[in-house]
Amino acid sequence: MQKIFNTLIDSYIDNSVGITEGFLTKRLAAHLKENLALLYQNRKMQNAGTGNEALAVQNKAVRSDQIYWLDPSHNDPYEDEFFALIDDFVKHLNSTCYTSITSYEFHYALYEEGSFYKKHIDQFRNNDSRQFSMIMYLNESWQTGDGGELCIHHDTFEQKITPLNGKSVFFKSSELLHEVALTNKPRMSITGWLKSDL
Ligand SMILES: O=C(O)CCC(=O)C(=O)O
Ligand SMILES: [Fe+2]
Repeated sequence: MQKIFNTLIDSYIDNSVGITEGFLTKRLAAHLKENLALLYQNRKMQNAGTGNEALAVQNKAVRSDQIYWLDPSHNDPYEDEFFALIDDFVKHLNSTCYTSITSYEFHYALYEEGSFYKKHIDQFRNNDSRQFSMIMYLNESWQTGDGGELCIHHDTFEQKITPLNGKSVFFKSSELLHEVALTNKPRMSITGWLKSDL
């Protein structure tokens, strides 16, 4: 696993955006995708970023994905396996890069056909605890024309990342402006943040 952790970290250091295959094993990715599909079917997912009615309307113009937070209290074996993996990654990151990550949060995300997430930065204005953003894609196939790319706006160029199964992305939450292009088919992922609560 250390090799995959290092690929993610090294590509982050070189390109500001770390990308690796195989962070989630195929088996774990398939189980998490199954969890997501069930949550969606059972209408357990919520519109992202909603707090009250007025805010919901406002937010819908910015993002139209649906989310569900992973939580140890679910006692779901695959969420537990996921958290154990993130614990290992955080330990590795803290010991090799002198980061001081103390916690994290992750949610399932589903973008229905026609959904998007407009240009944004992941760190909140009134709370800077989010240090690193991580996204793991759960989509078996993705063709040109399906849309739904993660577009990262670097100073001098735009980087487009297709949300293909097995791909994990890692970048600094306070810096990179990014957006999810309108997707032409359902798009599934797990997204989260490594946090420093010091
Ligand atoms: O799903 C993605 O590619 C990015 C999602 C994102 O930017 C977010 O949830 O903050
Ligand atoms: Fe984001």
